[in-house]
Amino acid sequence: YDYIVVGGGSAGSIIASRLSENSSVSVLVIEGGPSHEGEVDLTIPYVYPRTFRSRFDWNYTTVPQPNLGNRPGIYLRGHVLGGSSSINGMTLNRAPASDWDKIASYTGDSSFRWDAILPYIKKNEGFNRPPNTPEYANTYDPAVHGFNADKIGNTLVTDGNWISQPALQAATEVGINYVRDVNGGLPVGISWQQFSTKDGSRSSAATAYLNAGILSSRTNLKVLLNAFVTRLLPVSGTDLKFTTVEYKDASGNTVTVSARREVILSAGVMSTPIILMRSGLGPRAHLQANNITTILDIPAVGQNLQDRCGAAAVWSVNATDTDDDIDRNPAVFNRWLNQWNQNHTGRLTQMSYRQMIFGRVPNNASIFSGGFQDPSSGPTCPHYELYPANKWTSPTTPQPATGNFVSMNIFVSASNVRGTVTLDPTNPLTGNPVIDPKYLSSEWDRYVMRDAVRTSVHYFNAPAWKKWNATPVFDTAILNSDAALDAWISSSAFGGVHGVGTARMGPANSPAGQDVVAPNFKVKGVSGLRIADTSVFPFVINGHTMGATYAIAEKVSDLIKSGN
Ligand SMILES: Cc1cc2nc3c(=O)[nH]c(=O)nc-3n(C[C@H](O)[C@H](O)[C@H](O)COP(=O)(O)OP(=O)(O)OC[C@H]3O[C@@H](n4cnc5c(N)ncnc54)[C@H](O)[C@@H]3O)c2cc1C
Repeated sequence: YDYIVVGGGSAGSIIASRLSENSSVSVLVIEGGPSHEGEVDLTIPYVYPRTFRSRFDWNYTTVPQPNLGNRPGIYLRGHVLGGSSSINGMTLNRAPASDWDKIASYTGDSSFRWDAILPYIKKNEGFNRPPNTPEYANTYDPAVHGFNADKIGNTLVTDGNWISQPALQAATEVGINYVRDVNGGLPVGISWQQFSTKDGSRSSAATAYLNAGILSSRTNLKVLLNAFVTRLLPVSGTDLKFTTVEYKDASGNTVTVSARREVILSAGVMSTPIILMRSGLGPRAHLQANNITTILDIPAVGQNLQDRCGAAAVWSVNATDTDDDIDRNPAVFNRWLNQWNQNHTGRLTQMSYRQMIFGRVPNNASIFSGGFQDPSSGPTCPHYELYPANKWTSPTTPQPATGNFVSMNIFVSASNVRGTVTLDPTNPLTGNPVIDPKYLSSEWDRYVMRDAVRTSVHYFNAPAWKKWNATPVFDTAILNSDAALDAWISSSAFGGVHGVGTARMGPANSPAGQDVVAPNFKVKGVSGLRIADTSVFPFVINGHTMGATYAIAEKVSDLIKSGN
């Protein structure tokens, strides 16, 4: 094979598909999980949580998190073709413009600037216009979308559910500005959610880029499924050329395969650093402790993990058209399932939210006194994200048997915490990664979370929610003291799914080991090896990560195709 792509996930599927567009180039994808084809839980959007802790998930767990009441968290990652894009929540964001500009400035490579990255964002997108009715007249900006029907679908939820009216009106009442398009680069405010769905079904990197039609028509593209990559091996006698991949096939046999040109490592934010470390590329002391010979000491491998910690606060409402009964009453669920089976319409074509709010801590907040520097990418970058859902979503308290609810899903965004991913000392070669995101371990992250919870309560106190008798199911007295609020957060918060940074990109000439890849995605200090997945983002992405990952996958494909 000319190229071997390790991990047929969100980035890997796109890269393999793009490289194999040239029929004279041969490409092998080595994917740890099974195929996505024909799997109903990966197709009906609403049921995606069924994939958690299933054979489509790597079943990772974080170490106990002191600021989450010492609870370990589950860390979901897709174990299937399409990777996490086959099991995720489908919210399609692509990071604010200022995040891309910050990456450009950190790496010294202007091709990561928003204006330069936008063509790659559009390239993988098949935007579906909402109905041409007054209600949706100002809900998106066509100038920032791609309309490639065969690529990844992007759809606004347009079912006229009751929640959109109070969700939008309450924002106006509490002074949250309306944003025409969440994906226009300036997301702070309230906007309509966009989801990676198409014709009522999930649209993923696999459905668009490695579907059965593409796989059967390209003899130069091969996908190995259920094959677990253990490590990369240097080609003997070369200058650290890492073009051989070692994996365990579906029967457990150890196999090696080599690429004539390059290996592209796209195993994701948790597996990519682990595969590097097993290959002798990582922090020397940690490798030594795990009896692995260091081939190149790269201290940054497995460091700089940044993520977006979440929590959910719940209100009861007198609305009856919430999604609560879909979750707890099989008869209601089956009614919607029948409709979906008939024509791919109805409630199961979407998730339980329609709008999203990106917010900032006020400029005059006490945290900024004393010279504390805002860690976000600038004044148009969100510090937190909120999205109202028309059902009970708290994963830390069970849903009551009766009643209707709305929940505010809350995420700290511009985190300044950096966690780690390291080898399992009891089983470095095949064990799961040891994940320590260090959630809420900085005063800034805790401050942002408190501010976001207080903003949520203020928002649900707005007149628009009175008609629906929105009543918090938690004691709002917690808002009067930071200590009480921290205690509530500690018991209610849950881990994120938007990890980045464990093989981060840096300037081409940064000191050895400070960053893992150069702006051309090549691993610094070795040859024949690039990394392209969420692990390369040098900072937390202030939005959901899938869209940004798709963009870099298109970008690296172009770089490779043009010989750079
Ligand atoms: C449950 C969940 C919900 C999410 N919700 C959203 C959302 O709504 N919106 C959003 O934007 N983002 C969301 N995300 C995050 C987003 O999906 C990920 O950040 C992104 O898809 C990661 O892309 P990736 O290419 O880096 O990794 P992945 O897509 O995870 O791909 C990695 C691939 O490598 C394979 N692999 C890993 N290790 C090995 C190995 N040793 N051998 C062989 N193969 C291997 C995996 O099986 C996988 O296919 C969610 C994630 C999850 C898990």
